[in-house]
Parts: sequence; structure tokens; C-alpha cells
Amino acid sequence: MSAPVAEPARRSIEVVAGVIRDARGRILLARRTEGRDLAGRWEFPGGKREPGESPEGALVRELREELGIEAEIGDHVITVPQQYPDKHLSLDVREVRAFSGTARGREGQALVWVPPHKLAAYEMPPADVPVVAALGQPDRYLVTPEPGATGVLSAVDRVVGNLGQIGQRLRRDPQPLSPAEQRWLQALDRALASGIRRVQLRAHGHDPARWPLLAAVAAERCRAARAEVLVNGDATLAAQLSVGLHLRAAQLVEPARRPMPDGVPVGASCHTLEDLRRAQDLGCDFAVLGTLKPTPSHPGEPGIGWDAFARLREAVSLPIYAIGGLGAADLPEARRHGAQGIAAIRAWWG
Ligand SMILES: Nc1nc2c([nH]c(=O)n2[C@H]2C[C@H](O)[C@@H](COP(=O)(O)OP(=O)(O)OP(=O)(O)O)O2)c(=O)[nH]1
Repeated sequence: MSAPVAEPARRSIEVVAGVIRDARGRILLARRTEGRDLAGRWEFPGGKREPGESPEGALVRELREELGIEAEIGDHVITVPQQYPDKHLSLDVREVRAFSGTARGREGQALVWVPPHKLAAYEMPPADVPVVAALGQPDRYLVTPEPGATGVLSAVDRVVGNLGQIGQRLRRDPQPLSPAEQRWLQALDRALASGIRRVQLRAHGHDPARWPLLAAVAAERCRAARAEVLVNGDATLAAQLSVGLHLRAAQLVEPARRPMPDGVPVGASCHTLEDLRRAQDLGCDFAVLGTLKPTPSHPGEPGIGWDAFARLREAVSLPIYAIGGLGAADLPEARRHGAQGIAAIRAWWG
């Protein structure tokens, strides 16, 4: 009998990279030169941390060597753990608060200054997808709670064929909304006023005949606040309201391709590595992973904790929100484990 073949040991590298902005707010990317791993891809300037070096010290040295600038290191943005075929990467990204000198590619690398909203158009290594999202997308994802007790519906309200008209009517005359629904909309308004810019409209247990109408009004309020909206689970309703779709984990097995057109946001709830891989294969824009900590809404579930979150996150190249028993105080820790931020009902509800 032959001895079991040991898996080849994977190298582990720690890399620090900087977000360098010019006076116009554009961000500097450098192109990886030929003959190196991931050649041709664009990256945030930086490099490997040497033994004994602090992350800040390593970044100052790398930016001096690669670009000829003297940098002042600012806030932590995100640390992305990422599994590559031949190595394990930890990519620690920092803002560069200020720098002196003119950035030049001193190692023959091409440089480009990119407006933040155009970063996603540049082909970058897998670990940079969560970095670009962390720089431009909300770190708080509100999941709405159940709207509560419902009122009486008129026959007209039951006709959900023309949501646009019904939504218009409800906005002019809020009478068809029950007191519980009105309180729910007021809480949504407060959440939007507090700065929430990504919302999942979810109404487990709400009267399904009333939900499309309430969702239409809620979507309109989110739009007015320039918040992105995704409807939980219902692709037809999402299309009728012209909003995004948030897939439940059980729905990840159904579609063979992205269920909404490009440009319309698609999120997914994930619990396992398989869920995350499916979400990535489907072309989801982001995922929600949990449950992170024990929470009253999931009694008996211990929560996976941050280390397990990071191990799951590193297997895919997706922005991922952590969910479950988390709030604003957990945002820095979330970013240290590669999370886009925190998804929550209670913590973000008005
Ligand atoms: N500087 C930088 N590196 C990145 C980014 N994204 C990303 O995956 N990386 C990876 C690519 C490399 O594997 C590693 C940076 O290593 P390096 O540039 O100092 O050295 P290298 O090419 O010799 O890397 P390696 O073969 O030793 O892994 O980090 C990024 O945005 N900036």
C-alpha cells in the first residue's frame, strides 16, 4: 500500500497596499509586470511585508521603492484573506493620507489614475474585488423586519397588475396602509436618514397580497434617498419595481444563470462554502454570510465566529457582509476579516 500523498504546503504571504488619491480624487493603480504572478492585472501599489516590519513601515518602504514617493499612512480600509492556487494571501489595504514627490513606475510598471466609480472596469487580482467594493459600496446592509399586523384591503388593492399606479396612489393617500405598515415606513425613513444606502426589502410572514404595494412605496422612498434596493426572493416583483433581487440560500440551486440583467444588483444569502461558490458562479454582486454570533432570531445556533468567516471568505472573490448578532461596534473587526460590512435587521432599523 502506498503512503498517502501529502498536499503541497502552500506559502503564506502578507501584503500591504495603499489607496493613493490625487487632488481630483482619482486612485492610483499599477500594472503587474510580465514574468510575475498575475501579470497584466492592475493592483493597488504595495508589496510583501518583511519579517519584523509593521504594516505601515512596509507600505512606506514599498511606495518609496516602487513609486518614489514618501507616504503618510492613514486609515485601515480592509484586510482580505484570499486563497490563490499556489499561496495564501492576506492583503492589508490602507489609505494613504498624504504623500510627497511624483509617483513614477520605478520598476517599469504602468500607472493609471482612476476615478473611484471606474475602478471595477480594470482587471484586477481576485483579492481586489472586495477591496474595490469596500472603497465604493455601503458597509451597512439593512434587512427590513416584518411589517407586523395588517389592515383591510380594498378590492382594487388586491389587483397587483399595475404596481406603478398603485404605488402612486398610496403615496398620495396613505389610508390603504395599516397603522403597522405606516409605522414600518416611518422606521424605514429613519434608517435612510441615518445614512443606510443598501436595503433588502424582506417581509417574512406579511400578507402576500399587501406586500407588493408596501414594497412599491418602500422602494420609492429608498430611491428618493439614493439607496440601492433589493427585494428578497421574488424575481417577478423585483422586475416590476425595477429594483435588485436578493436570493435566499435555497434559491441558489435553481437558476442556471444570473436571474437579473447586468447592472441590476443581485445579492445572495449564504451559509456554506457551496452557497458562496454558487453565488459567485451566478454572478452575484455580493453575498451575506452568517450566522456570525448567537442571535435571538436564530435560537440554538452558536454562530460561526470571525475566523470561520475569514476561511469561507478567502475561497471566493466576492464582497461579503457578515450577519447575525452584529452592529456598528463590529464594523472594524468585520473589515479586519475581509467583510464588506454588516447586514442586520435590528442594528440598522430606524
Ligand atoms: N501590491 C499588491 N499586491 C496584490 C494586490 N492584489 C493581490 O492579489 N496582490 C498579490 C499579488 C502578489 O501575489 C502579491 C504581491 O506580491 P509582490 O508583488 O510583492 O511580489 P511577487 O509578484 O513576487 O509575488 P509572489 O510571486 O511572491 O506572490 O499580492 C494588490 O492590490 N496590490
